[in-house]
Amino acid sequence: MSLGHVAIIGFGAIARDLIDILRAQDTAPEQITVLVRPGREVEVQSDLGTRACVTSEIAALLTTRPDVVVECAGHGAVASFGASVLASGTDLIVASVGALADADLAASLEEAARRSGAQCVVPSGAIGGIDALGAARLSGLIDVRYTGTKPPGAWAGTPAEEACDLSGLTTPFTFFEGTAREAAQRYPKNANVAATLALAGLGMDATTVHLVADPGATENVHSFNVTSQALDFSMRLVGKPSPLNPKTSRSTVYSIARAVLNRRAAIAI
Ligand SMILES: NC(=O)C1=CN([C@@H]2O[C@H](COP(=O)(O)OP(=O)(O)OC[C@H]3O[C@@H](n4cnc5c(N)ncnc54)[C@H](OP(=O)(O)O)[C@@H]3O)[C@@H](O)[C@H]2O)C=CC1
Ligand SMILES: O=C([O-])CC(=O)C(=O)O
Repeated sequence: MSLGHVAIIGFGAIARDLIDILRAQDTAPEQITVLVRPGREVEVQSDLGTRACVTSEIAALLTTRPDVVVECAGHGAVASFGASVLASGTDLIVASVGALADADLAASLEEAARRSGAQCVVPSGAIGGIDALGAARLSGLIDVRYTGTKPPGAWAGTPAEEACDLSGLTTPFTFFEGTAREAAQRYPKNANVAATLALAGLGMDATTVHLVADPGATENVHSFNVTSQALDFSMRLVGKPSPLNPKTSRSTVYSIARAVLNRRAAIAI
């Protein structure tokens, strides 16, 4: 069965790969629409050719009744469009999970989804183990600790630059220790996974986060430890950086694609 009409917000590293991955499936969407910023329609449409339609109007997009909207644009896009998508009765898959660290925004998404019956879906993104964490939560979680380590260049343009000289580092440097809420809000392009762990686990304020710039690293390493009443486990995921955006691990788009594909899978796993 076809994936129907898939709408994608953003046209960056994740969105570009997502279009190619979905189009390569047996169940490829009949239609893909990409929402871009006003003024970018012509350029992006010419890049996409016949692979997808482009719009910059969320209202116009929603009147075409997409089966699902996939946000791959950033926290601002979740804030601008998330509630309208859900209020229209359309399911929303969010890459920029850290936007939910804003409690008012999270409440508005939840309210819109409850009223319309649509779902806001959080894929595991660059990490994994969310199934085990969510199950362990039901038994009673005791502690969840996450450490995100990336090469210094992946932290360029973030507050890490104020904590250290990124280009002069010779050993790994932990520039942030705090909660998942603080991490997601201060590092919106790098710490969405901390918010994902928090949502599945102990919450934004009780999930402990360390962020590290490592001059010896070439990959994005996500490590976390979970202690619960039923299960203790540790995971270490080594993500290859996206060639289009070193802040983003390539695993992210495959997790999002899986969330889209599972919507129409006869056996969803
Ligand atoms: N859950 C997870 O594990 C992960 C989540 N992420 C999230 O995914 C987001 C996207 O990642 P990635 O694709 O690598 O980022 P990119 O920077 O490569 O692409 C983002 C794209 O979205 C566009 N965009 C931003 N805001 C809007 C808007 N309001 N309306 C329309 N388009 C918009 C940007 O356009 P322009 O260039 O004009 O701003 C750009 O084309 C990240 O910002 C992060 O929040 C990323 C990695 C992992
Ligand atoms: O892609 C990654 O490695 C993780 C990331 O950027 C994020 O969580 O925002």
